[in-house]
Order: sequence, then C-alpha cells, then structure tokens
Amino acid sequence: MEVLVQGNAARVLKAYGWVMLVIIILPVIMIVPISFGAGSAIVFPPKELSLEWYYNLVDDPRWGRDALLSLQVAGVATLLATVTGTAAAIGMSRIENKALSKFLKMFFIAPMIVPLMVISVGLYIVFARNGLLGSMWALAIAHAIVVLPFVVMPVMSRLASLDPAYERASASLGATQIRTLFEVILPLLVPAIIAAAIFSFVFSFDEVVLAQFLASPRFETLPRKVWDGLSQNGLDKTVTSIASVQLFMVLVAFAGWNIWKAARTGVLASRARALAAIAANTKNAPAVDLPANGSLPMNVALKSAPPVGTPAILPSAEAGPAKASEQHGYGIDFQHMSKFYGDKVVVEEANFSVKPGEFLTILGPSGSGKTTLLMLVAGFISPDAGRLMLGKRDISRVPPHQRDIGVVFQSYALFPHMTVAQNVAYPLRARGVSKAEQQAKVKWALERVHMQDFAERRIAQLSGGQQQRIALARAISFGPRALLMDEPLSALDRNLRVEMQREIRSLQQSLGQTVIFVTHDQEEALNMSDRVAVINEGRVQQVATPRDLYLKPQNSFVANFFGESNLFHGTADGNSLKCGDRDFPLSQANSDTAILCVRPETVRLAAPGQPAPEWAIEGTLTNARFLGSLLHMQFATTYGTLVVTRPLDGTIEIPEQGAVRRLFWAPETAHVMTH
Ligand SMILES: Nc1ncnc2c1ncn2[C@@H]1O[C@H](COP(=O)(O)OP(=O)(O)OP(=O)(O)O)[C@@H](O)[C@H]1O
Repeated sequence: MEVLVQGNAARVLKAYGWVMLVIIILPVIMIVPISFGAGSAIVFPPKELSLEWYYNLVDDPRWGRDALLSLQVAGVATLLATVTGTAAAIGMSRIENKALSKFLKMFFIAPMIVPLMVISVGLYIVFARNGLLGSMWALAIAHAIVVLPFVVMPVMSRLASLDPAYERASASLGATQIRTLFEVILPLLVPAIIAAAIFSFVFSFDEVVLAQFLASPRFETLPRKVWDGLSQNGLDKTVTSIASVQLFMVLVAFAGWNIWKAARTGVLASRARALAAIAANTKNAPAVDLPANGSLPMNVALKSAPPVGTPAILPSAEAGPAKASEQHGYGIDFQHMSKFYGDKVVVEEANFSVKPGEFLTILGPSGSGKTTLLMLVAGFISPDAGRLMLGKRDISRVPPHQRDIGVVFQSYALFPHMTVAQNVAYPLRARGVSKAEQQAKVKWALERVHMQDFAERRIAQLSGGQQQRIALARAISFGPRALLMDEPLSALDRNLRVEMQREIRSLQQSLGQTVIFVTHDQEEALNMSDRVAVINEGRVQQVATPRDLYLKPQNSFVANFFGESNLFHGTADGNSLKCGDRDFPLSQANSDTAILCVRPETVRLAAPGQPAPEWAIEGTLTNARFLGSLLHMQFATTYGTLVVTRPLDGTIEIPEQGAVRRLFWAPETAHVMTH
C-alpha cells in the first residue's frame, strides 16, 4: 500500500486516532468495572468488588421480563424489517419506470427523514384507536417501520454494485427467476442483509422514544424501564450490570458470527471436496498443472475428436466415460430482426444465418450493436421486428432460461459464493439432473478445459485465465444448442489471449458447437472464425469468410475495418475506372460509379527508370514503420496517402524517406465495390 503521510504528520495522525478511540470506547468499557463495584455510588475504579448488582438483576424478575420483551420486540422488528426491506429493495431495483422507482425510494426512506417524535405521535394515534397500545406486536411494527430505510438502503446499494451479468448468466444457464433469486441474488446480498439485520436489532433493542409512546407501564421494554428509573431516582446501578451483560452478549454474538462463517466455509469446502473427488478421479486423463495465469503448457494436446455431425449426447452417469464430440450445435437464423431503443435503431434488419457447428464472429467498432445482437440471441432483450430461429424453432419470444443457449460473459459472471464445481453444476441442478449425472457432467466439462484439479477452488482463488476456462466449462456442461461469447478474452494479456483463442477454437471444433463470438479485434476474428459478420451502426454490412472479407469486401466500411486498404472513387467504363486524370484497369467490365479497393501488400513500387504502367501513380515516401514482420510505408500522392506494406524477409530494399516511386498493381488483385 502506498504511504501517503509520513514522519511527524503520520505520528500526529496516529496519536489523534488513538485519542479518538479511547474517547469513544472508554466510557463504554468503564461500565464493566463499575458494575462490579459494591454500594450504589458510581465509583471508577471500584474500591470494593461485589456481584450485588448482578444478584439484583437476577433477583428482580421485572428486569428479566422487560429484557425478554425487548428481545421479542427486537426479534420481530428485525424479521419484519429485514424481510420487507430486502423484498422492497429487490422489487424497486426491477422497476423500469424511473418516476415510480424514485417515488417508492422516497417512501421507504421517509422514516429516516421524518423526526421520530412525529412518527411516534402518528403511530400512537393509530394504535390507540385500534386498541393496540401496550402490545408487543404494535411496538415491533413501529420499530420495523423506523428501521426500514436502514435495510432498504444497504441492500439497494449492494444490488447496484452487483454485476448485472450474474442474473443474466443464471437465466442463460436455465434457472427460473425464483431460483436466480434464492440461489444467486440473495446469497450475494447476505453481507448487506446481515448488516441491516444487526442494525435493526440493535436499534430496536435500544429504542426508547417509540417505547415511551407505545409500550405501557405494565408492559415495558428494558430501555424504557432504565429510562424511567433514571428519571425518577437517578441512576439505578443495576443498569450497569445490564449494560455489561449486553456488552458481553455483543462479544459472544460477534465471536459466534465468526465461528459460523468459518464453519460455513468448511461445509462448502467439504461439499466441494466431494465433487472434486469425483472430478479428480480421472485416472485415464493425465492431470495438468496450469500456471497461475491459466495458460496451458504448449505440450498439452487438446483432446482429439471424431468428425462433427454426430447427434448431441452428453455424458450421463450411466454412459460411462465422456467421449470428445458429444455436442452439436443448432443453426441460428436471423430473419429481418430489428431492435430500437427509443427511436434509435440499434440493430437494423439483421438477416443472416449461422450454420450448425459454425464459429461466427460479430465484428464491429464500439457501439455498433454487437452486444445487442448477442443479447437478442440469448433472450435478454426482445426484438421489435423480425424473427429468430434456433434450428427449426422460433425463439424470438422464448425466455432465456428456456433457450438452452450457453453464454460466456465478458466479466465471466462466475458466482463468487459457489465453488468451481458448484458453478459448473449450476445449469444441471437448474434442469433437475440427478446428483450422479451432475458429477459426471461436471467432471466431463472440467476435463474439456483442463481444470479438473480445480473443482473445489473458490472463484476468487482463480486467475483471469482460469476463470475464463471455468466460465466456458459452465456454459458447455449442459449441452447447449449454441454458445454465445461476448468479448470473453478482452481482460486477458496478449499471450494468454492468443492461447485461449486457439483453445476455444479447438474445443468448439471438437464439440461441433455453434458459436457466436463478439469482438472488436479483427485479428481475433481472423484467428478464430469460420465466418465473420461485420456490423456498423446496427447494420450487418457483410457476412463472409475472413478470406472473402479481405479479398472481396462488399463496401468501403468493410474494406477499411477489415484490414487496411487504398480506395479510389471513380466511374467505371468497361474495363477501366476513371478516377481523376487516370484510367485504372479493372479485371472485370463494369459500368457504374464504383470504388476500387487496393490492399497495401498488392501495391508494387517502381524506382525511377524502372518499368511501370502508364497509369502508375507517383508517390513520395513520407513514413516507414517496422511492424514486426512487416514494413509499413506511406506515400503522398495526388490521390491522398497510399499505404504499401512489404514482408520483412531481410532482402527487401527499404527506400529512403522522401524517395519517389511509381505505384501500381496487378488489376486482378484489386477489388471493385459499389459503395
Ligand atoms: N439499454 C439501452 N438503452 C439505450 N441505448 C442502449 C442500451 N444498450 C445499448 N444501447 C446503445 O445501443 C448501441 C449499441 O450498443 P452495444 O452495446 O450493442 O454496442 P457494442 O457494439 O457491443 O459496443 P461495445 O463494443 O462498446 O461493447 C450503442 O449506441 C448503445 O449506446
């Protein structure tokens, strides 16, 4: 940690901290020795030790009765406030109507702003009219109302800080909303809920103003009795023994909480160990030690697979050891699909197909609609027009948990409160798969990503690369009909990224899975895809193999986005393109306004005196950069800057800055586009 304050300033701050601590804690701690002092005088430190005030506490049954009532009131108020407040916070986080959401928030937070005295008077009138004064329930409800904001606020802020991908991941894995609530959302809210419950309990147990109005002399809480005693006769020293007992109870509760936490982790660990024992029981498969970053040693062969196309049969407990090509993907058909946000079109008339078992990458600049397209397939949003077919089924309106489509999120969205094995088993549990089958499939999926030895790890104990593998294992464990990946490698460093590209591609091929992969990195698209869909401003520009995209781009956007290009705008006339004062030759006859796309590596250079066609363009070298294996040159010409690249094989002549060359190309290497 960086030290911001050093030397004398640090010492002064430290001393200030200690003084503040002592001022805050000392009066509280002093109560304990005072409670052991003999006689009714408040003496610190006590001159004579005695347990008389503790005997007094036990001997007088009213203290015990009042304490019990306070405990009952605090218990009921805590339960009411925690349940209602948590439900309200979750409900409000789902309301899309901003005005309504704001109003409800104000409503639930109001008890914190309105003075307690006002609330007390209001409740007194209501309870008095209904004959509820002096009832434990009335006081508990009043306390619950007052502490409600202290539950709603922390739970809402915890909800706001949760990655929304958790909920989407749960749905994509087949969980209903109820399962998602109880198995994902509530466990992730536990710290906030516990904090809120403790606060509610302490507030209610200690509360005196509402108790003054709503309890009765016959039926009074502990704080009210203490208060009454104080106002009538000065401090009854029994109060010090009560306070000491309460302090002791807080310490016991704190210790109990820590012991429970440790025990809970132990239980989870032993559960995970049981799954891991099965997962690790892969005597035939050699265990792989992964480096900490999750990359795979180069000598580890990816599991070979029979050809794609056999029907999907996931390994079952009865089926024995898993075979490698157990899944096959379905085709996905986008039929004139559009999505609007307000009046802004985000996806416009998407109309293309992904073949079964194909790896298709959606490539486009930031904000072009890639994620929206993927979310439409996953079912997290619905199209405003058009249809989406998965195989022969129209899934346009099918909820995500019924689509059987696996999703790997950019943030991985692994559930942090579950172990690796529990994460991978989650979609299987959601589908009611038997325990034995769950274990077999978890083992199978973890083997596919070489993570079988990590089954009992917590997610926080994994590196980014390892988390990536687990996210993949979780998405394939239930035999999805297609797999969607939203920039899953963007958080990894370059080397690991390249390795994961190789692995994901290899896994997809061995499984025969249909994959839609989103990226804005064209190199990644080139490395992995059977075909690439280039998208810009919500419109799919071209869907083609990487080779066709490069050699035959459909328009200038694709030509520029997928690799570099030199573009010449002109009018085609037969076998030539009129552009400025030149007629560039075309390999095919054309008769329209057209754009000629010339890739940098196809441009030839002729030094003065060397032969060149008549239409060659004269250019002056303005910039030459070494890009690893490529020399990248820029020439200033009357057509603007032209880019030329050459592989650096150690033999090429590198022109000097300012050198003049004539630039030309073979007509068959240039591509004509209409726009
Ligand atoms: N919920 C929403 N409400 C309004 N506009 C939205 C919403 N979600 C996305 N958009 C807009 O839709 C457009 C496409 O967003 P999308 O996230 O699909 O782009 P992207 O290509 O995935 O971008 P990036 O690569 O930056 O993730 C953007 O202009 C974005 O601002």
